[in-house]
Amino acid sequence: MSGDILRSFSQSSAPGVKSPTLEKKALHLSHLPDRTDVKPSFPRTPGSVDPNNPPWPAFRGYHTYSFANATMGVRLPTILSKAIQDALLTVNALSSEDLIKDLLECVKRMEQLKAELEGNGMLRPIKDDGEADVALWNKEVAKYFLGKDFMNATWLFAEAYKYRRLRECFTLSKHWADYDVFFRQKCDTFSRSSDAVFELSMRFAEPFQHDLTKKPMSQSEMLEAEKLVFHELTQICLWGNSTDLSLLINMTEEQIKSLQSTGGDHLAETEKNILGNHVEQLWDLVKKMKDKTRGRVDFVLDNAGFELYCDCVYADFLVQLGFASQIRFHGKRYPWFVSDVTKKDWEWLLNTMVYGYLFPEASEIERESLRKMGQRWKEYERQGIWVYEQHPFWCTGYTFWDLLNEAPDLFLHLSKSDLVIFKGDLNHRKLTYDCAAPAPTPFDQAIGSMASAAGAPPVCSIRTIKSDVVVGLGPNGDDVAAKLDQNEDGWKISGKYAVILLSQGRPGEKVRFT
Ligand SMILES: O=P(O)(O)OC[C@H]1O[C@](O)(CO)[C@@H](O)[C@@H]1O
Repeated sequence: MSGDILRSFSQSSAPGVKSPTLEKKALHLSHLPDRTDVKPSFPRTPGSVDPNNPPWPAFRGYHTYSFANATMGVRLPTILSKAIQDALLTVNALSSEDLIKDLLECVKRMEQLKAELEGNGMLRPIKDDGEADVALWNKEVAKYFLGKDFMNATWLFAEAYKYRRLRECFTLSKHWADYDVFFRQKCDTFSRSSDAVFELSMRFAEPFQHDLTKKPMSQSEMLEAEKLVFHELTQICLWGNSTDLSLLINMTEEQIKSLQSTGGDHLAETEKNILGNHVEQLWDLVKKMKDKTRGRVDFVLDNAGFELYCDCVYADFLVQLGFASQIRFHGKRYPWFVSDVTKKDWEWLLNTMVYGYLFPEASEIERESLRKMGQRWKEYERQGIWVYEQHPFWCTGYTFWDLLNEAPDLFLHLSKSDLVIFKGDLNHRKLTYDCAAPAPTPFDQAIGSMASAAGAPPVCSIRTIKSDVVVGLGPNGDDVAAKLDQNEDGWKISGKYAVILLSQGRPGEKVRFT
């Protein structure tokens, strides 16, 4: 458009209306803002949100000094080096030439992936390794991340993509498709958690019952007692999330023990670190479930080993006290973010509790308590009270804002739940689109369609804070975050702080697909 035309536009006015000022202010092209000054306003409108453009500014690896930068540049290559060491350890114990050569090819592919990460290579499509999720991954790469590299793609996508590429290193092999390079580490951390494991099993192996030696309780006293245990177990389930292998790789046994401490005093002490705490609303919801039908609770799991064990103690309580008649546990189809639960981890935990000899130092009473609890959990499984599932969507680069559209069957399935508990940091990142939303942003705004879509179930995020995104801190959230920024370096990645956030969703409404 020429300057003259612009001028004639700016000078036109409604017939009969004289505007003296307009004549003086002729509009020139040079008056238009520079393209680089046109900043998107946040949150983006729903129509302009996509995996490369979250509602608020994305975290990306090239942001120097950020956790995303440290993860992409240092942590992920270190994780890969450890994975390579693990595979080589396996090679050392093999005798068949065919198996050895095949596994060494996997190692070569891992080395190649590590070099790509360190050299900030481009994200390429996933190779056709016969897995059902190839199309979904490649659609996302093609639509949103074409020409992007590990550092300028969104951190969440690039990090998830790395785990799919790691998967590819093995699925392209003849014999090693199901090999889990993290399995040894996962088992090892559980076996080093003996204090906390037995503290819980000694307390909770016996079925819950009110103390019969004391005078009979009224209905409301009983409920009050249940509420106290509920609060305590919700916290145990929460702090179980602070032990995360991807971050704790170099921790000593003592440090792990102190993180896992589950004693009452410790819990009271740590409650003040829950920066957004909807546990009262959660209790109200769970209580209603008991009054109504004894509902269904879903756990979208995070870490194997000790955290999974804590989740199961919590789930056991919900079943025993009649809050839930069914618990569905959702795990990952393949090794994911180092310590996430796979089917093998799930089976390993239950079986090692019943049959294993992991804790040589434990007393017979302690071992028996663990066995007893494990047997009860396996019985739940046999009776279909506990169900383990692994939908492919959980191992994709999509956030849960896209769950409705990219995995409509899963959304429909979850919509039938009375409460979906998302455990851990990564699930929280995926719920909130992993972006720089302001700390006071209400949780149900931050999770988009997982709260606002018709049929969205009640969703609870139980998470220790281990990465940048922090929402749901209430109206003073900015002040809380600013104070912590000032006084406590690294408070967003230490796992010392936490949130328990609940969205009521729109349960009971008919799910609609666009
Ligand atoms: O096991 P969690 O709680 O999902 O934590 C996973 C960790 O890994 C990260 O994804 C970073 O690699 C962070 O989100 C978090 O610190």
